[in-house]
Amino acid sequence: MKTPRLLDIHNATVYRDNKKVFDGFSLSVEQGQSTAIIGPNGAGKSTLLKLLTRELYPVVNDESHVRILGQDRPILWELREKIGLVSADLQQGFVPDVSGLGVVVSGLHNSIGLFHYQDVTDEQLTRGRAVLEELGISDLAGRPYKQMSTGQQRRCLLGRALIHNPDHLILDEPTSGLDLNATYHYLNGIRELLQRGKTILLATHHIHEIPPEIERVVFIANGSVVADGYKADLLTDNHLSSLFDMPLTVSISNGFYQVLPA
Ligand SMILES: Nc1ncnc2c1ncn2[C@@H]1O[C@H](COP(=O)(O)OP(=O)(O)OP(=O)(O)O)[C@@H](O)[C@H]1O
Repeated sequence: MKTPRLLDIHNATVYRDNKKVFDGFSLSVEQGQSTAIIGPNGAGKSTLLKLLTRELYPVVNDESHVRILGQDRPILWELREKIGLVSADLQQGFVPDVSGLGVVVSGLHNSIGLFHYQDVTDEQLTRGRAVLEELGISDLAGRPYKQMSTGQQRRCLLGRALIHNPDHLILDEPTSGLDLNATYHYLNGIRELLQRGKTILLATHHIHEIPPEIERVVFIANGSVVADGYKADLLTDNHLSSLFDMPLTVSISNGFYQVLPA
C-alpha cells in the first residue's frame, strides 16, 4: 500500500473571521519530504500550518479536500501524537507557572500547562525527564515557564513536541526572538532531528533558519503557492527579490542561506 502523504490539500478555501485567506489553495507534502514554507508577513504560512494542526478548517466543498496522513477527518488525539508543533501562538498562550518538566509532560495530555485535575504518572514524569536530558536542558526541569528566556521556553516546547516521538514536526518561525547563540543551538537540535529521519515543515520569512537538510521550498504570497521546488533553484536573488518585493542578494555559507538588501 502507498504511504499516505503527510499533507494533501486540494482546492481549499479557508476563511479567518470574515477574511478569505485561501481561495483554491493546493499543496501536497510527502512523508519524509521536509519542506520550508516561505513568504512575507501575511502570506498565509500560519494559516497553512493551522490547517495541518486542525486549528482551522476549510470550507466544505465536494471539489476540495484537506487530507492529513491520508485522513480527511483525522482523530485529533492521534494527530497530536504523530505531528509535534512549536509555534509562537503556543509559546505565548502557555500557562506561566508550569515548570520545564511540566511543559514537556503537558504534551502527553495535549494541554498548554499542567493542571491539578490531570493525572500525571511517574512514568510520564520519567519520560519527560528523559526528553529534557536528550535536549540538554535538564536544568530547566524545575524552573517556572514565566522565569525562562524566550530560547529556554522554545526548547522546552520542542521537548513537548517530541514527547510522543512523532515522525513529523511543524515549526513556525522557530528562531524568531532568539539571540545568535540560541538560534544556532536550536538549529543544531533541528538538524539532528532531520538527520534522524523526522519530517519537518518549517514556516518562516527568515531564510537563515532553513537547515541545510531541508531541500524543498515553497513560496507563498497572498494566500497562494507562487513557487515550489529545490532550495538551490528558488533561493536566488531574482526569486527572493520578487517574493519579498525588494532587491535582495543571497549568499550561502555551510549550507545556510543569508539574504541582504541588494
Ligand atoms: N483572525 C484573523 N482574522 C482575519 N484575518 C486574519 C486573521 N488571522 C490572520 N488573518 C489574515 O490572514 C492572512 C494570512 O495570515 P497568516 O497569519 O497566515 O500569515 P503569515 O504568512 O503566517 O504571516 P506572518 O509571517 O506575519 O506570521 C493575513 O492577511 C492576515 O491579515
